[in-house]
Amino acid sequence: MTNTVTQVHRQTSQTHSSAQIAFNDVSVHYYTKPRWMGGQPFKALQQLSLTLNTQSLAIVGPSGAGKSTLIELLFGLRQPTSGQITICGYNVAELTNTQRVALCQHIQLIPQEPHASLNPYYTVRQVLSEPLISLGKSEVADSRLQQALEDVGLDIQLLERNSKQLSVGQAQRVAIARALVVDPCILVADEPTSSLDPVNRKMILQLLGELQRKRNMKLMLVTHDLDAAQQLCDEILVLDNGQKVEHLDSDKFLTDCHHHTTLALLRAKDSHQYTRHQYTLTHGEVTNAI
Ligand SMILES: Nc1ncnc2c1ncn2[C@@H]1O[C@H](COP(=O)(O)OP(=O)(O)OP(=O)(O)O)[C@@H](O)[C@H]1O
Repeated sequence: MTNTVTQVHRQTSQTHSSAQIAFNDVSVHYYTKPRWMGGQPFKALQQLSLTLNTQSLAIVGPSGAGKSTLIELLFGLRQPTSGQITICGYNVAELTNTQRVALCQHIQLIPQEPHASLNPYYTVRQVLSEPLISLGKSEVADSRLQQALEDVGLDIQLLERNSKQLSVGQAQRVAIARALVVDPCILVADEPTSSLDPVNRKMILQLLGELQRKRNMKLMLVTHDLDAAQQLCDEILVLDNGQKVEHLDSDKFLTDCHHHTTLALLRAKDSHQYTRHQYTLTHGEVTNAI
């Protein structure tokens, strides 16, 4: 790989609307036991191809579909068994550490469990400063931190609060502010409302939609929540058993979807009781074992 950090910056700093994620024929095989102990491979993702070309894409699927595996791949926490992942044209597997840090300026994660993702010994000021310091900024202007808090609807007095003293809703807003502070062009949200009560859930979804429009960011939303997917995203991709089973425009989703996984997700949407176990009972054994 000959690209320098400067080149990563140049390429990823074009316009926010040119930001792109592409999975090309990506498979991930897990081994529950080492191969020498007779461990058999399990296909968590199977030759998955997808692109984030529109402004927003939701990846939905039942438990065990491969959603977390997909996020781990995006952030370099796991390597694909085969296939290629590119972000803004750069092959994630080939980035040097320095290039990876530079790319973090452009793609940020909003986590599922806000409290688990915030250092409990840090104040909100430290939480928000950390990404900027990692990118080499020696001094972080107060105005930047205050702006990030205001953008997510929090009082700037929270800057001195310890992160473990935040409510779950406040902690999720701080996690969003931490993602925004580097002014990314792509946000990846991993079940961003799953730990929230209905009121906070509604407010956080509304906030994400507003921020995405205001900052012209692309959004990849990974979720069980079909309502959130339809509310926030232009396209919805349904994943099951590590495979893409349906990919539709959001506004045609209800009328055009036909795969049994999608229909099961729709049926379960109101009951919130959809589990892999129920799916297996309805549709037979899970079939990713190689
Ligand atoms: N480290 C691992 N070793 C073996 N199998 C794994 C490992 N991690 C995940 N898996 C399996 O891979 C499949 C996909 O898991 P993944 O966590 O990506 O699904 P998910 O869609 O995020 O599920 P959930 O919505 O329940 O979080 C599951 O069947 C899971 O049991």
